Amino acid sequence: MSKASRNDLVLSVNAGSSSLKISLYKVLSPSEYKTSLAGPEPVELLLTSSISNISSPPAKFSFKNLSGESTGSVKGQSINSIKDHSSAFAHFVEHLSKEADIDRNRVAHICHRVVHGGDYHDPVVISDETYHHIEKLSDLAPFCISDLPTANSIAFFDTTFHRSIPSHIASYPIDQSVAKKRGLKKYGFHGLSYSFILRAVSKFYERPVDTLNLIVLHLGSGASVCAIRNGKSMDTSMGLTPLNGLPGATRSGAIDPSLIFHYTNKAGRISHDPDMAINLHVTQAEHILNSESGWKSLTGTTDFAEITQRAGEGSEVHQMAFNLFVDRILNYIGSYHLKLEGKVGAIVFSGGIGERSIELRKAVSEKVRCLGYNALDETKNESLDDDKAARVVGIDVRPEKDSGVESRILVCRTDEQFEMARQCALEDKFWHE
Ligand SMILES: Nc1ncnc2c1ncn2[C@@H]1O[C@H](COP(=O)(O)OP(=O)(O)O)[C@@H](O)[C@H]1O
Ligand SMILES: CC(=O)OP(=O)(O)O
Ligand SMILES: [Mg+2]
Repeated sequence: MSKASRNDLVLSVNAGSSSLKISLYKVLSPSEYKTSLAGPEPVELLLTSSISNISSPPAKFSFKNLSGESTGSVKGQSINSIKDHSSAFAHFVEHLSKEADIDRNRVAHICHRVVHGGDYHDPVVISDETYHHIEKLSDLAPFCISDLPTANSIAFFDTTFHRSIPSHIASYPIDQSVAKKRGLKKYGFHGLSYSFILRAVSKFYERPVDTLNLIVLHLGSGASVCAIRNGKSMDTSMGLTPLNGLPGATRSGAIDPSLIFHYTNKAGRISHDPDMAINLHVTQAEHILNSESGWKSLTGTTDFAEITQRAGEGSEVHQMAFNLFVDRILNYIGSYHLKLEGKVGAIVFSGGIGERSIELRKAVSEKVRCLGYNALDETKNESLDDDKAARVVGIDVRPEKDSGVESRILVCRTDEQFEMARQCALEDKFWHE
């Protein structure tokens, strides 16, 4: 298959616990783009769609067409027929043909964000042979394959970016024969996001990726931090599973592991987790700590914007949740700053909360000043929403003698779907059989 043929579209699918983000890209031929550091990218966004509230219906469907090929946009429409990820995907495909007038046969590849890659590193074409290895992790793939039968499904892993973590950091201090047999080590997650952010910051600084040391905060419903040294992940806050590290919408994050046995005496029992995107059978312990903790358990809402607003209105529980998040974030910034020997190009905020919470960026930025970071430029911090066009924005006050690349505070609008489409477009083996 050649990139110049009619099968020139790539669809990126990012299934979250209760959301589905889908973007459609046109793959450009090498003559249409340059691969220079600051050059244009090999894919062009045609449309995006997001379906949220899948586990608490009615689901909300949004669709935005950006291409000149046709027009159309739907904003947050409630759709009763969407009950799960597969019906959400089917709704999207229907929309693709009807409203956007795009022939589904033009889709050459569907890129799936698979959270846990296990021992896989490189993207894998999902076939009968590989499917059983990742079936637990991408329940949606079979539906995509049946809805778009002419397209290949390719799994991209969140864990890949972290394979550079040194073994003394990735290992747990437990019996190593058990650890090896069962693969018990730190894998780390949000890797597609970190890859995207690293490249975006490299463009912003006009410096090669391998010269950058960064502390990146991916703060969404699931939240993690990554220490990047010379363009490679050296540590990250999530571990064997996404449960470790920072709290999230419904995750506890790091706790004393013994806590769960004091919380319930049924910790080891199998629980059917209705909230998971994928119907995995997990223990009660995992269900409680992944799905019944975090912001939901502290405040009753998973919406961090609401938590911040209520904290501002004087609610103590909301203020406690906000302060707790800042505290846990500082745990990682402090230790990663030290691991990077104080040579940090930037702290980068990203993810739904990092990109949108003025208050959280302000609270964290004030605390890191003692490490040599500049003061926050309040106007820039508050006007970020108006600056949608920029991928990376500096929100700190620039010193007079500006070294340009040290200790800055940045915000990056991350894009995991784009990262997959880009990697797919650049991988020759997917285009030449
Ligand atoms: N204005 C805002 N202020 C603070 N947090 C926000 C705001 N808007 C959205 N969020 C948070 O962003 C989260 C979604 O982030 P996102 O990165 O899309 O998450 P995920 O991909 O993990 O589902 C929501 O759960 C919400 O708490
Ligand atoms: C790994 C993880 O938490 O993913 P997400 O933030 O998309 O839920
Ligand atoms: Mg996410």
